[in-house]
Amino acid sequence: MPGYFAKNEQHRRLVLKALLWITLSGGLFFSVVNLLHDNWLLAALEIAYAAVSLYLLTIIERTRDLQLLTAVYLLPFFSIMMVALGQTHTTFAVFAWIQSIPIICYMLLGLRLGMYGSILFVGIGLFVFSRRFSSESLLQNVEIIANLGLASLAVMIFAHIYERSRILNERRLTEQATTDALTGLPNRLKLTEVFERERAHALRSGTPLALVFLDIDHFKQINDRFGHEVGDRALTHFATVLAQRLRFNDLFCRLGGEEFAVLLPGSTAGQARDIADSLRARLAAEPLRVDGDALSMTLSAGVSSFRVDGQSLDELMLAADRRTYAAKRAGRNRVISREDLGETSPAPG
Ligand SMILES: Nc1nc2c(ncn2[C@@H]2O[C@H](COP(=O)(O)OP(=O)(O)OP(=O)(O)O)[C@@H](O)[C@H]2O)c(=O)[nH]1
Repeated sequence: MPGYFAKNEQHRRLVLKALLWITLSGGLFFSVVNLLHDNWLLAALEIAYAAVSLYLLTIIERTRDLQLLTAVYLLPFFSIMMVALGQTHTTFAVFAWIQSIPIICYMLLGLRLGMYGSILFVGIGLFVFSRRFSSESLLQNVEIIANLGLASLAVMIFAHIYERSRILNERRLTEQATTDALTGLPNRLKLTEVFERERAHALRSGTPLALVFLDIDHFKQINDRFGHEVGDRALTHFATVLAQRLRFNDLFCRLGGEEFAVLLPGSTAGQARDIADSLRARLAAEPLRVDGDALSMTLSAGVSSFRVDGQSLDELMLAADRRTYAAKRAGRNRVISREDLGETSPAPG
């Protein structure tokens, strides 16, 4: 899930940075200890790994593929742990590092990869450990492995639960931040995000992309006449009626107040104009019921299209907003596009 990983990048970059500092200083310290024990293999591995950590610290801020960097880093990191565990000079205490594997895996690799990484390396760690530190008494061996195995399992379960609830909370917050609380429609922030994706697609595939700006006519009068609560109901009614007409791929959002927008991937300016006009007709045909009376609503809209009016969301919004204003001045309850104002298209290129 590259998109999901990108969202978590900053949080993971920080965790990886902390781990790099720990392995840099730990690597240097333990290489000296291992040299004093004449354990040249482990000392050489630790010095090499400290050097790798130092190098990664210099490139971590500018690396694009953090997930790849993390995987490339963790694989030898855990492998060195296993080698250390298997060495005759090392002590029982090395197992303490095995306990950190699930936390590191879940924090840096996410739920699925975190789980696979934890099971694999904790499993190997337990196996190497049981071969290395087995005693004469079978009961004692079983007791030690059961203790370490259960402790590792507990850390893994806690790390899994923690990462899962972190992901769910993050999704909930993202959802809240990109949704309009009154209508339940996506908001301007979501439009910016989706526009960037659709813009990239339109550039790659050469397909059209259009934007429609929608503004409810004389909305202030509804508030003034019926009160703010009916005004809110009118906004929700507007959102419901228009959403029914749109396709799954279209992004219908509330920009704020009584202003809305629809992003139409794959639609030309002409098609967007027809869609906007059918939205206008549908709204006019479906009044809001207020105490048994029908409250008619109309809208004014402006259409802009990618490439013709510009390449950025700001340029498309500006053009569509200008045409909506023209629709208001021309008497409201209408849709205005570039052609309606007699604006000429810019020369290609
Ligand atoms: N009930 C309600 N009113 C809102 C909300 N947000 C903005 N408004 C009101 O929307 C009204 C917008 O008024 P104007 O900008 O004058 O626009 P208008 O009355 O629709 O006039 P035209 O756009 O020129 O047709 C203001 O009275 C705002 O207070 C909201 O969330 N709920």
